[in-house]
Amino acid sequence: CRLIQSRSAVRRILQQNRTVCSKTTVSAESIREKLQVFTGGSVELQKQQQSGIAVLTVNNPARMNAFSGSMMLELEQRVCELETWTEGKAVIVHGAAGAFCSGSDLNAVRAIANPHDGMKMCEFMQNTLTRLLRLPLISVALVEGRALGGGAELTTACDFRLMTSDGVIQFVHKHMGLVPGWGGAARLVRIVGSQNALKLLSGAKKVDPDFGKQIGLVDEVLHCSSGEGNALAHAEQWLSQFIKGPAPVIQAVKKVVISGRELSLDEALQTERSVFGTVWGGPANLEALALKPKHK
Ligand SMILES: CCC(=O)SCCNC(=O)CCNC(=O)[C@H](O)C(C)(C)COP(=O)(O)OP(=O)(O)OC[C@H]1O[C@@H](n2cnc3c(N)ncnc32)[C@H](O)[C@@H]1OP(=O)(O)O
Repeated sequence: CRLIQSRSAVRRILQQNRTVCSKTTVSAESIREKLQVFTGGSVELQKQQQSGIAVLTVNNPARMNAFSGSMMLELEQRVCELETWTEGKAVIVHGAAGAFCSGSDLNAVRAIANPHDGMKMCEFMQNTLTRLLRLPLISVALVEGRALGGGAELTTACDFRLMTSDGVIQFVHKHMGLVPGWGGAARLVRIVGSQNALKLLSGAKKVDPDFGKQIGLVDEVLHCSSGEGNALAHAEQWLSQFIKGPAPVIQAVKKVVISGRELSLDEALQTERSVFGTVWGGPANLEALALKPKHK
């Protein structure tokens, strides 16, 4: 009986993304049609097979990398591609031309500024960003320049946030008469606690690298400026400490952390046992045993 429960918990956490995906497909069809009308920019994905690192680029520099409707749809496609990348270990999310992302494209927003479409757009983006956060890859938001509004929310859908020395994260929603709707508030509370989240949202406070580190929103400050072109290399260097070893082991690590973060303790323990079963006696485990390592 316990084995059946354990298997169903694992199936649940591993299939969560697909479930979310199919729910989105049914309920978000009408908003897809509206979003695809608002074109401009692109979301690009480059998978580096050798390092196991993918780079996801939010690319709309003429609008400070704001998300047009078509870019929202493209983001979902890119996340789908990453979900099936079995050789992958990590993904870096960044913006083109030295800016992170200025949120949703205000031109598209104006055209769907009614509660029904707003809620559908939020549902669509919440699903995509939840799937991004649940990828079995270690995800990093590289914040060069500004991450505003939905851009700030996007940073919270990654496991880690790195910032260049001139980076800023700002939940400007209150200034727009809004609250976050892409899941950014729920995730922010879990990252920095409810006191800090309340301060950041109600004050629309600018988070610079020092303040970000102080409240735990920023994991590392990279000593380079945005637009210099080497921030990506710095981010890859920072990531390298966490992705040594084979992809199945890195992905297993991420899966046990996701289950610990999202499931009840009992369910997380069951999932952990099952994920353990996928690596125990596996090639990396047998190789390590043969080497008789000393962890000095
Ligand atoms: C989910 C909820 C949301 O995301 S609501 C959207 C929240 N975001 C915003 O309100 C951002 C508004 N924009 C700004 O505050 C400024 O443009 C920022 C990003 C600070 C950049 O300032 P600055 O360096 O002076 O450049 P700029 O204003 O001249 O902008 C360059 C061009 O980019 C455009 N732009 C910028 N952000 C957006 C956006 N979110 N949607 C659409 N367009 C945007 C500006 O309009 C400007 O375009 P143009 O050169 O005037 O044609």
